[in-house]
Formats: sequence, structure tokens, C-alpha cells
Amino acid sequence: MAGLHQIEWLLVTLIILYLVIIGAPDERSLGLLLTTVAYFGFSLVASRLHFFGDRQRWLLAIHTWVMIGFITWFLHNTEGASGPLTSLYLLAVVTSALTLGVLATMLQVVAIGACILLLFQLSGDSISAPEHLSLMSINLIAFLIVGYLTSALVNGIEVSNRMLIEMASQDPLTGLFNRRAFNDLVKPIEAMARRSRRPYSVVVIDMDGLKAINDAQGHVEGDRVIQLLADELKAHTRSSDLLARHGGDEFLIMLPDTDADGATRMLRRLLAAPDHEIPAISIGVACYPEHGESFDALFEQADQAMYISKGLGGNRVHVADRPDAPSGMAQGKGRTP
Ligand SMILES: Nc1nc2c(ncn2[C@@H]2O[C@H](COP(=O)(O)OP(=O)(O)OP(=O)(O)O)[C@@H](O)[C@H]2O)c(=O)[nH]1
Repeated sequence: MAGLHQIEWLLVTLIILYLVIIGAPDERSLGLLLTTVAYFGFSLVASRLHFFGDRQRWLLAIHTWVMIGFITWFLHNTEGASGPLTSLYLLAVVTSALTLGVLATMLQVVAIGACILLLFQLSGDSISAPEHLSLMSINLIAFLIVGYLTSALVNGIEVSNRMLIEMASQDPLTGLFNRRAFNDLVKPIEAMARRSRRPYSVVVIDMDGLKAINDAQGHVEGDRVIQLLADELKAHTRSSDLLARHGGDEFLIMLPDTDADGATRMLRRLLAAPDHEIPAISIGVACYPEHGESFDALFEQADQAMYISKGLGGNRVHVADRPDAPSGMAQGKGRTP
């Protein structure tokens, strides 16, 4: 975004250079200088207020319209629309294409066309003169091409960026978050829960016997059951819950605002789901605040609880022991009680 202010400052620099080297009619010099200083002040204030940084479209639009108005005023007071300075409008077109998209940019090219017509009108030149008509057409076609190509380029970069972010945060097989993205998303929920002392649950799920499926039916079938389980997890969780594929056949869920009872109710429904294609799963649960103060501590507890589930035969939920509870208090909850 800083680049956009640089475009404006480039415009101011070009205009000052013009005034110094070529100069304007004496009676207009002061007015032009004051307008240029006012425009520079506007740009400076806008950059301080983070107009561009906030990416508010209407503020960006105001910015480009002000730029077009300023260029039109400058041309009106110097060489009109028939000189080479008309190409200064390119700066407004590029600014718009970088920030506002193709449609707004095309609209601005139309508005620039209207400004050029107005300039011809004000200077008393006839627009129907062949040299004026061809000059205006060439300029407008150039603006259209530059505006369109720049917008398309920016759009392509934005799409690529989005894809890169998705690729960096998603597990490609299931579309769930990967562990890195999950860790980033967990932090604010953990902090909020700690501040408000609201509960949350951490769930570790591990498939039972994926290796046997891979060995007997091949990796494609193994992949398919992983996807089926991921779909089932999505179907049984809320949109506010966080799901991640943690490793090969291991999944991780964070359930905000959910205590141990709420988590086990949901997980029992998952185990009772009638989809027999999904292999058995072992589940461990740990909850804030009773099983630990930090997400990492809860993850460790949930992981141990998952292994207890597996040790008890798998296909069940095991809630971590309370740290102060005597050992043997673990509660196993199988698919078939
Ligand atoms: N098809 C497939 N298999 C995977 C993938 N990632 C890991 N695996 C396999 O999953 C198997 C996991 O093995 P284990 O950790 O022993 O798990 P398991 O066979 O489910 O046995 P338990 O966890 O003890 O119940 C290994 O054979 C891995 O090669 C994957 O993306 N697709």
C-alpha cells in the first residue's frame, strides 16, 4: 500500500518539476503551486490516517477521484488536453487498478474521457478536429489497456496469495487445518477462555487399524477412510470448533465454550454414527480448566487419554483424569456400552 502513496508523490514531483523547468503562465503560477501543496497535504494526511492501509474502498475511491480532479485542474491551467501531460492520468488509472478492481478502473477511464472532453471545451479547441480526436482516442485506449492489465495482474496475484495461504494452512487430503494453522488459531481462543475462565475442550482422535487397511486394501482406500472420518468430524462439530489433521491418522479438535460433558456428548454421537465405512477411532479429551491451564498441557492430557482409550480396546472416548483425582478414575465410553 505504501506504493500507492509513492504514486501520488511521484505525481506531485512531476508537477513541481514541470512548474520549475517549463513554468506556467505568471498569473496562474501561484494558484498552481498552492493547489499542488494542498494536494500533497491531502496525500500526506491520508497516508497518516492509513486510508490505504485500511483498504476501505470508498476512501480509496475518493483518493483516485481527487487525483483525477487535481490532474484535470493542472492541465486546465497549463497546456490543456492536447499536450503530453495528459498521460499523467495514467497514474490515477494505475492507482485505481491496484486498489479498486477492473470495474471501478474502467469507470474511471470513462470519467477521465469526460475530463478530457471538458478540457477541450474549456480551451475552446474543437474535439472533432482529427488530431484532437485521434489523440484522445489513443490516450483512452492506452488507459483502458493499462487499467485492465494492471487490474488483471493484481487479481491474479491476490488469487495466488489466497491459494498459497490455503496451501500453507490446509491439509490437502481432508481440507482441514494443518497443525501449524491450528496452533495459530488456538492462541486467541485460549487467551479469551483464560481471561473469562470459560471452559474449552481439546480432543485427540486416532484411527484404529489404518495400517491394516492400507496393507489389505491399499493406500487409496486408506486415504478414502481418512477423508470419510474428516467429513464425519465436520458434520458433528460446530462452525466455531477448530478441526485439524494432526498427523497421518490423528485428528485434533478444539471445542470453545465446551466442558467435558458437552465434549463427550458430541463424541458419543460421533461414535454412534451409523456410517460403518468409518473404521474404529480412539478418542481422548481434556478440558480447561480442570485438566490444565494451557492448550499445550491439555493437548498432552488428551493425547494420553487417547492412548488409554486405545489400550482399552479402542473405539471409545476417554476423558483425562483430574490432576488431583486418585488414579483409576478414568471414564471410558465405548461405541457399544
Ligand atoms: N492411506 C494413508 N495412510 C497413511 C497416511 N498417513 C499415514 N498413513 C499410514 O497410517 C498408518 C498409521 O499407523 P499406526 O500409527 O500404526 O496406526 P494404526 O494402524 O491405525 O494403528 P493404531 O493407531 O495402533 O490403532 C501407517 O501405516 C501410515 O503409513 C495417509 O495420508 N494416507
